Amino acid sequence: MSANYALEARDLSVRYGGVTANDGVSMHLAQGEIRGLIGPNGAGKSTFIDALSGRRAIAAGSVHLAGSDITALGVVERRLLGLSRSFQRTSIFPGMRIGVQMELAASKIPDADPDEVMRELGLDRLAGRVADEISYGDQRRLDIALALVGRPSVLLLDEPMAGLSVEESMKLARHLRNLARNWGVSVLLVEHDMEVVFGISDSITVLETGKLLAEGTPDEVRAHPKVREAYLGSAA
Ligand SMILES: Nc1ncnc2c1ncn2[C@@H]1O[C@H](COP(=O)(O)OP(=O)(O)OP(=O)(O)O)[C@@H](O)[C@H]1O
Repeated sequence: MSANYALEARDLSVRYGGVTANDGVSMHLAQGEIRGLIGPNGAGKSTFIDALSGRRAIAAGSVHLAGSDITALGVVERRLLGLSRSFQRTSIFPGMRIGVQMELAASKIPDADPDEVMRELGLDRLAGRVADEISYGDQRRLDIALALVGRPSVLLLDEPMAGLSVEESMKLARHLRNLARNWGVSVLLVEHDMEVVFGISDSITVLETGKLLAEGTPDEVRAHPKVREAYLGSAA
């Protein structure tokens, strides 16, 4: 079955000393699927993204990319195979022009075309500007653009809408939907804005204290009694 999934995590566990941050979590992403990953603070969402990307060592379980076991591979190897993540502006060099940053990222990946990524994310008109002179919303899109160089098959996003206005969030959400549809990119999205997550996602995984609490379509998750009780409250 796993060959059908762009990305699959099987029984993933991650520990920080005595704290079990992910406890046997399984999840899969189909090609072109956007999956929201939600849960209360400390549920283990960022840890899960770190473990999938290879940034955090796992205690147990395995990670599979297009059916291949990549558990033993590091961040760079996973990125070259098509598993990418954004880094919330930490990858942006403030004084460097957008076009140059994109070319730099592309120089590390065979056959990468930075211009098509800039066009897809509407950044082409900003190619000559330096990063700290563009708006915050454009900076966030630059961060995602850097992660998309080389057309990865999977994109992991940890709170890409944080700090954005409603309008900017909507714009970014539209870009993500287009990426999934036009490029077939699979997206795992950690996001606290429930309106965005439920609006954009094909499926949703809910974590609580490191464990899988629920998963399904947005409607299924919204209706799930445990989710309502633990996280969304009666307003959901
Ligand atoms: N570097 C670390 N060292 C020790 N414990 C950590 C570390 N990072 C996270 N934790 C703990 O692991 C658990 C999961 O944290 P994690 O940041 O993955 O949760 P999260 O769901 O992303 O939370 P948030 O929504 O607040 O970002 C928490 O109990 C947290 O305190």
